[in-house]
Amino acid sequence: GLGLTNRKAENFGEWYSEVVVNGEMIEYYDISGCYILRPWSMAIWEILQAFFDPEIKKMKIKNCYFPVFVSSTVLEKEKDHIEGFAPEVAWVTKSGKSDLEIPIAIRPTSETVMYPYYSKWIRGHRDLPLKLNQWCNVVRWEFSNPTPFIRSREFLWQEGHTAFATKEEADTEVLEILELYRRIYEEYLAVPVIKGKKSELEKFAGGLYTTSVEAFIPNTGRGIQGATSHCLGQNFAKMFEINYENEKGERAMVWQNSWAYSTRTIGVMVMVHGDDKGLVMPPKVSSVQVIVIPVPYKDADTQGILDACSATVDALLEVGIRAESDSRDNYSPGWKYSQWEMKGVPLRIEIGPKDLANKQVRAVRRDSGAKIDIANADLVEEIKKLLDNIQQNLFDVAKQKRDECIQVIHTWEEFIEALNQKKMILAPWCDEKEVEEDVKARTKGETGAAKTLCSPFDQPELPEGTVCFASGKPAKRWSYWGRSY
Ligand SMILES: O=C1CCCN[C@@H]1CCCn1cnc2cc(F)c(Cl)cc2c1=O
Ligand SMILES: [Mg+2]
Repeated sequence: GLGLTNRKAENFGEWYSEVVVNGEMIEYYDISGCYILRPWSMAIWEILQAFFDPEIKKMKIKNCYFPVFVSSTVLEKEKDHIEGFAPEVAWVTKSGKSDLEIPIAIRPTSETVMYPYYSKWIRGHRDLPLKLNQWCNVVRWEFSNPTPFIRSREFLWQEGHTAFATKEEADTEVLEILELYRRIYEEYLAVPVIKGKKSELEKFAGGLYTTSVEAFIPNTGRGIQGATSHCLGQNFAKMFEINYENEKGERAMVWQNSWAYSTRTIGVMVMVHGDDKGLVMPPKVSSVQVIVIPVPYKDADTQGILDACSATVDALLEVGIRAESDSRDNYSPGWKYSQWEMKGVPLRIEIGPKDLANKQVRAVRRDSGAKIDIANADLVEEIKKLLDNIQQNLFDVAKQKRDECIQVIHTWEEFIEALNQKKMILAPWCDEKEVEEDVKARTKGETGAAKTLCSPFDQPELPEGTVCFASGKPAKRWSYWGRSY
């Protein structure tokens, strides 16, 4: 029968796997760590892309497509760049029965694929800024527990790679892109995130600094990096000789950024909003926003009810609301209610004989379960309001839950206590790499070590004399800490 066998609050991991499958987002694949994205989740990816792509086009960023294959000579050009990542690189070693001369890697990210051509294309200052993006898949043969959307061996993302004449231009773009990532989470997925800077230990080692939007999963008490926007400085320009003749005729290296969000966004949304009846879809990203269900009664005017359903759907489609009717005659209304609740459709409309007679419909909210009778004449306006209200309510509830998980601490004892209470910890920190390494070592356990999530741009007051919770040295900034995905 329908319904989940796992409860979100009891066994989160199993609940999550069941919800993404029963909600028809994911089908498990016979290769571990790989998943099939079914239409219900692919539609979310397309809706997010339909927001993000025009926004980067406004920023004069152009889409392109580079090959998925990287020769080992190119990939291993910079030992330090891939050192540490080497175990997760997937290689093509044969074609048919014969071995390849040079092994070919499948891109885990595209710096080494793209930057030799940036070097070729950027000659003079008129070639700058060069701003390219690609929508593609990447492969990382991870071994830690694979999780649909959150950690898979292949995933979809966009990767932006930009080059500028000045650091100022790069710094500005890093934050413009980060704001788009915040909007993806907060305005579309209804998930609150924190903007901040990664620590020296957690940043992209090949870059100058890393900014990110950080989400939090209350049920597991783990932070999760939602998306990332790096300033690479001139490190890759040096590595790949991406330089140009500036306006004074001098040789100068470019300043670069790279930034990405991936299908991980979908998993975060499921984890935050899902409940024990299944998915809960924010209206903005749901491919079906309103499902209309006929509730025939014995010999009552069944055709009249079906006509009212299709008229209701047409009226909603007319104003751009994504509505469908479920007039399958082999399922009962009750069965349909739980199926569409499992898929998380934000609003259900029921039309039975009484509704028909009263020229009204009955709307039921997926987030609160509230039932609302709406006169046909008010249908479009009321449904629009309800969808906006559901979108806002999902965000408000998620933000309130996330804020309840935030714990401000000042001492090591308070830190450990908060960590054991699955909190997102805000602590004064000396910002020294060795101290972060020490905290990781001291908190290592089966549920994973604590690490910095980010240092929020929005810094609380740091009174003179405040000391670091871990080292006792003078605190330099507030940082969020926690276990993470
Ligand atoms: O996060 C982004 C935004 C989009 C472009 N890339 C950067 C950095 C990616 C880091 N990273 C992440 N994972 C990697 C895995 C690998 F196997 C290898 Cl060889 C390299 C990397 C690697 O450099
Ligand atoms: Mg990784």
